[in-house]
Amino acid sequence: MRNMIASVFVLFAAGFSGLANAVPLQINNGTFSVTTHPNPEFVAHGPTAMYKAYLKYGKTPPPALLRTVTDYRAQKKAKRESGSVVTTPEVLDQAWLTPVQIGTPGQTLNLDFDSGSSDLWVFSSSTPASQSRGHSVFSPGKSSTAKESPGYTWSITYGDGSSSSGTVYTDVVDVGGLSFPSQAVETANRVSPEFTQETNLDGLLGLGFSTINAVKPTAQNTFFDNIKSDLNQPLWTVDLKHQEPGTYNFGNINSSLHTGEIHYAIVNTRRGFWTFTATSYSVGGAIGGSITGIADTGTTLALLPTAVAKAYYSKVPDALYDNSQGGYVFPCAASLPDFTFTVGGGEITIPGNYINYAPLTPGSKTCFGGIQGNTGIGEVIFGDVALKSAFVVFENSGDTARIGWAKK
Ligand SMILES: CSc1ccc(CNCCO)cc1
Repeated sequence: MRNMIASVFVLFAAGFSGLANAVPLQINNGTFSVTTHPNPEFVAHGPTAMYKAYLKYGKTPPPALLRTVTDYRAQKKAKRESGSVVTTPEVLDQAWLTPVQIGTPGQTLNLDFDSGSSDLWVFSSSTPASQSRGHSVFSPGKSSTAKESPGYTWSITYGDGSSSSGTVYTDVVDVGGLSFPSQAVETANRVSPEFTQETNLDGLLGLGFSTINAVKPTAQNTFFDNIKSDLNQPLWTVDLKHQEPGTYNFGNINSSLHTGEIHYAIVNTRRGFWTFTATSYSVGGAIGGSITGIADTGTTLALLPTAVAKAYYSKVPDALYDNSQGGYVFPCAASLPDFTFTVGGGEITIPGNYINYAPLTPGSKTCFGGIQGNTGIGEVIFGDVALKSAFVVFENSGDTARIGWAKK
């Protein structure tokens, strides 16, 4: 036995000195030596050492006060790993707005979370009153943690022609309890009339890829890119609902929000969007080919290839393309077929009634379609009409990005 060479794993229990070593060692003739090193991660903390001694030897449990100071340390170390926030639709599901706290003390603004762009910009104390009337604004002067980014500017024009521009601060941004201390907050010095008229919308929170952030001279990270490394999983999910509130989650998949399996497709991030391919679509049983487009929470309708829109409305009696309205219209009494697309091997169905988007004007008997052709848009866009038909996962692990779609 004595001459036996055995390798023994010797564990020095983590103790006062915080040393924790597990080292294989050789025993020759019953003697051995082992070197040990201080744990570089260890942060000395007397109360914690006392707390551990009570746990190890104490005849009585640790005093409550000692426990709180130790628990506090444990909490401080544990990162906030997921967050959830309710998002509320505007009239006709034109957009969904989500409360976000900015600055210290927190100033709450309702932002349009937009996976089709990558800037967090807000109405601000620098936006002329004629343009910000009716809006909540961010006032950096009232935030003790706001820091101006001198010389940084931004200017954006969106696909619908709306626009805004201004300067840049960094400040604390909190979404559903997830907080990033130095988020680029782009304050508007001007906004176009389309934004002024959306009086419940106080700005946008971009969830596209940071590569297309508009800040000059240096592009800034989106909120998601900033918090991603703190999250349980590098993803966010959206559950928009037809004419009722939904949720955005960051860092976890809440399985109660979907019924079917999540089917994933690879995302091509080259143009800064969540670009994916639906391998086929069907309308009233007729099967069509693949559709490549972007998943865009900031666009209301589904703007599909013109051939697909044409194929869809060929199944709607009395539907026609009305140049004066810029899209397909039909009698509001029409019962519209579902639109089904296959992504990642799973089928998602946009119910026909979601595609009966709205009367041309209140009370009109002619309605405008929730599916339209993308002529002149430049992108194929799976907007809110498509997204609210599913539970959608936007995952970016760093080297690959994926989008997952599930029934709900
Ligand atoms: C005027 S309300 C408005 C809301 C969002 C946007 C950006 N969405 C398009 C790109 O996703 C533009 C205008």
